[in-house]
Amino acid sequence: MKAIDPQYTADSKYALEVRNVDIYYSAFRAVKNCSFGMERNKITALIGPSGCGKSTVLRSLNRMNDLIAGARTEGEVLYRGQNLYDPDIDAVQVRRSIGMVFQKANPFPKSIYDNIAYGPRVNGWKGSKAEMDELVERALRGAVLWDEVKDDLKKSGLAISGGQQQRLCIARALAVEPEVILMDEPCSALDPISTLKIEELMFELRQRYSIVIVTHNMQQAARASDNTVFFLMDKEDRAGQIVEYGPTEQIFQSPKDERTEQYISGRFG
Ligand SMILES: Nc1ncnc2c1ncn2[C@@H]1O[C@H](COP(=O)(O)OP(=O)(O)OP(=O)(O)O)[C@@H](O)[C@H]1O
Repeated sequence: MKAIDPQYTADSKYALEVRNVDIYYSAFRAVKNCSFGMERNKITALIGPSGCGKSTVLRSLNRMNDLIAGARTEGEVLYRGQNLYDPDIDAVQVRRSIGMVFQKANPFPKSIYDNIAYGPRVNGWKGSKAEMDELVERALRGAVLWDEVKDDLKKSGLAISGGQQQRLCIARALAVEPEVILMDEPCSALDPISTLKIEELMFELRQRYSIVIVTHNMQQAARASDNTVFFLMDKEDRAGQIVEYGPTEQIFQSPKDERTEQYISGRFG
């Protein structure tokens, strides 16, 4: 297995770049002709109506689709100068560098502390207990959860609020020190206050990580992303494709394609 080069110094402005990607579920082509770049230290939002392939594209960015029987990706996803789909790339290592947070918070049925420590331990953590304590604190601080749970680290990760659970999942993703964080509708199960907290957190995280988020929520995409990619399903073959992408402000204020304008003004989808 080829390791992703840790010494690679990127000259690309993109943390990840999708080139001519088609994604199939068995014989069905769910996404076609997809090409776009995700800028470093920016938040890229993937938007579009239900079924247009946003989650499928997101999962292709860290080879999560490999876990779905029958799923196949054609084309290139470039990360650190390498195509993640080259046959000799280790998908497990890819998922370590490109972490993921899901729609529904999914803490392990373990203590808050062990939720965070889990990833580093699985990766062969060799440090001391004090160093692990530091790592746990750093990850929880990174996810702006530390102050709320610092006296309850032994409490179950399932015994905190939904918004806190989602931040715990973000902290868990941070603990393995990824470079990119993928978020699949991370706020869809949260109340407006918890949603705002996650959005504020995304702005904080952007300083150190590159973020890609799938969202159904137009306001969220408009206020909480730097760049936006708009997908739509081709009526003929039902494959999702990109209609338009660019800086979020431009997509929302002066879209070039009429279909984008219709979608963001709520006229379909
Ligand atoms: N595991 C799967 N097996 C087969 N087909 C799938 C699978 N997951 C998604 N699809 C199909 O791929 C297409 C794109 O689905 P996807 O979930 O990526 O869209 P989406 O834009 O994220 O939708 P939503 O906003 O509803 O989550 C749809 O036609 C869907 O039915």
